[in-house]
Amino acid sequence: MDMQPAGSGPAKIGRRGLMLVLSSPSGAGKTTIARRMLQRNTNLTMSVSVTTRPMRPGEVDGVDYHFIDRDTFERMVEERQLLEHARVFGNYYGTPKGPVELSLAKGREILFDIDWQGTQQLSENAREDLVSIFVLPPSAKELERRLHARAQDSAEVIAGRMAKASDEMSHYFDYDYVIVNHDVESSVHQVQTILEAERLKRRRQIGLSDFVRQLQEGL
Ligand SMILES: Nc1ncnc2c1ncn2[C@@H]1O[C@H](COP(=O)(O)OP(=O)(O)OP(=O)(O)O)[C@@H](O)[C@H]1O
Ligand SMILES: Nc1nc2c(ncn2[C@@H]2O[C@H](COP(=O)(O)O)[C@@H](O)[C@H]2O)c(=O)[nH]1
Repeated sequence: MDMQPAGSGPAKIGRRGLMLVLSSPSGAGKTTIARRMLQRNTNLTMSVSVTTRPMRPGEVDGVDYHFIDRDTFERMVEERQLLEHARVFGNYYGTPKGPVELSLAKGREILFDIDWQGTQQLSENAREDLVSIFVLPPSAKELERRLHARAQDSAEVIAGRMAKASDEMSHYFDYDYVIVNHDVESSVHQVQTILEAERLKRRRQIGLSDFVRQLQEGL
């Protein structure tokens, strides 16, 4: 982070990177919100997970996920290449450690679309850097409508995800923030507001004490 040596000009305030997590029952809209946040925030990078689930129509390997087989997943777990991992809806998912560490070291902000199990694991290892948001659907009926409207999963997969929605939602309690995704525009605005407030947390502002000292010296 840019910091000026004493006496060489006004002290600058830098920012420590953070990890912004979105979780929700499947279909509530976190991927949609995440994409919009990435368009609005050039300092925000998406963490691309690995998964053993089959690719959906329109998904791109390396962009939406790194699609891998079970053996590769097991090897990554064994070699501790994953920051967190979980079995979700019968498939395996995990967050590659390398890109996250690289982004954080550069002071970037990282966006995660992961479930409550992954959030719990991240929070055990990086609580200070973590900001977690749980996204609720406006109603059960609307959740089911959205899963069908996405038109990317079979009726069986959708039924399985609806069956797990209640259990998933019970984890809202462990999150820093909860939003109800009525319409995308307002939800993106709410997530943006959270991000901007979290950036101003005292512990995330690097060089603040030098800045205040200079202010005091000028009095
Ligand atoms: N506020 C909203 N109003 C109406 N439709 C929405 C809204 N938010 C998202 N959708 C739609 O709902 C569907 C599911 O959204 P999305 O894929 O973002 O959910 P998700 O929470 O990421 O699901 P998953 O956990 O399965 O990845 C998509 O078709 C998306 O366009
Ligand atoms: N714990 C983790 N959960 C993850 C990760 N990547 C995605 N997910 C969650 O899985 C479900 C299903 O996602 P889908 O793309 O198959 O619909 C959803 O809740 C995601 O948030 C991960 O790396 N770790």
